[in-house]
Amino acid sequence: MPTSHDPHSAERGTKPERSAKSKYKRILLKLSGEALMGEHDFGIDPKVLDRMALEIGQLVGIGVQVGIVVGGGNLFRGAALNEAGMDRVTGDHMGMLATVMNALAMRDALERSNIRSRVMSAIPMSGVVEHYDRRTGIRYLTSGDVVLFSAGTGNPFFTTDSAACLRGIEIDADVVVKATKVDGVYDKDPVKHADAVKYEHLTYDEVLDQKLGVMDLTAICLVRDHDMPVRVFDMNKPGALLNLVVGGKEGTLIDRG
Ligand SMILES: Nc1ncnc2c1ncn2[C@@H]1O[C@H](COP(=O)(O)OP(=O)(O)O)[C@@H](O)[C@H]1O
Ligand SMILES: O=c1ccn([C@@H]2O[C@H](COP(=O)(O)OP(=O)(O)O)[C@@H](O)[C@H]2O)c(=O)[nH]1
Repeated sequence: MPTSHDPHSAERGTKPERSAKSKYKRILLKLSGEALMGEHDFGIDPKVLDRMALEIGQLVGIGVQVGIVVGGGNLFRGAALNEAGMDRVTGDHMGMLATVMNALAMRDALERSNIRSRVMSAIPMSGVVEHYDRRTGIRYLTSGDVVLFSAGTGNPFFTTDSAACLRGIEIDADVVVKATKVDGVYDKDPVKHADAVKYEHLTYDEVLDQKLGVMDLTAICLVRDHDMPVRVFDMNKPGALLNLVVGGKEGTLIDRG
C-alpha cells in the first residue's frame, strides 16, 4: 500500500486525460448496504440498483474512474448477529459474504445499463468473483471499467467504511465518497436531533475530537494518516453524486484543513 497520496505514482501517470468537467480522475465510492434496501426492511430493491447504475454511468461518461465498496448491512451485520447469540467472527464472515451478494447485484445492474464492471473479493471465491489484487484492480480502473471491491477487508471486526478508506488509499483515489442516508455530517445525529447543525467542512481531528458518528474510528484514523479526503453525501438526492464530482457543494468534506 502506498504510504501517501503520491501524485507521481506509475498508475497515476497511466490515467486518461481528466474530463474538463470532472474535478476528480479516480474516486472510491462507498455505498451502504442499507441504502440498497430502498423502502424495504431487508434485501435489495432493484429500482435503487437501477438508479445507482444510472448515476454511476454519468460519472463514467465524463471520464471518471470509479471504484466501489458496497456494504452488507441490508442483509447481515456481524455485531447484530452476535447480539442475537451468534459467534462474532461467524457473523462477520456472513456480513462480508453479504457484501459480495450486493456487489453481484450492483454489477448486474451496471452491466444491464451497458457499464462495464468487475467484482473483486477480499475472500477468494473461485468461479464466482475474482480475488482482490490491487494492481489488477488499478488496471481495470485505468481501462474504464467500474470495479466493485467486495468482502470488505476480508477480516472480521472491521467495517466496510474501513474497507472503503483502505481501498481508496490503495488505488490512489482522489477522494473517498461516502453515500449515506443523511446529507452530510452534523454536530449530532440528525436522525435523532431535529436541531442538529450541518458542517460543510471538518478536519479529521475535529471528527475524532467531537466523536461525530459518521464513520468508525479505524476508518477516520486511516484516512487521516494517509491524507485521503472524504466527502459524505446523501445518496437519495438525485444528481448529487455527479454534482459533487464536478465540484459542486454537496454534503460535508473531511480533510486535514
Ligand atoms: N454527527 C452525525 N452526522 C451525520 N450522521 C450521523 C451523525 N451521528 C450519527 N449519524 C448517523 O449515521 C448514519 C450514517 O452512517 P452509515 O455508516 O452510512 O449508516 P449505517 O451504519 O446504517 O450503514 C446516519 O443515518 C445518521 O443517523
Ligand atoms: O472488513 C470488513 C467489512 C465488513 N465486515 C462485516 O460485514 C458487515 C456488513 O458491513 P457494514 O456493516 O460495514 O455494511 P454497511 O453498514 O455499509 O451496510 C459488517 O457488519 C461486518 O459484520 C467485516 O467483518 N469486515
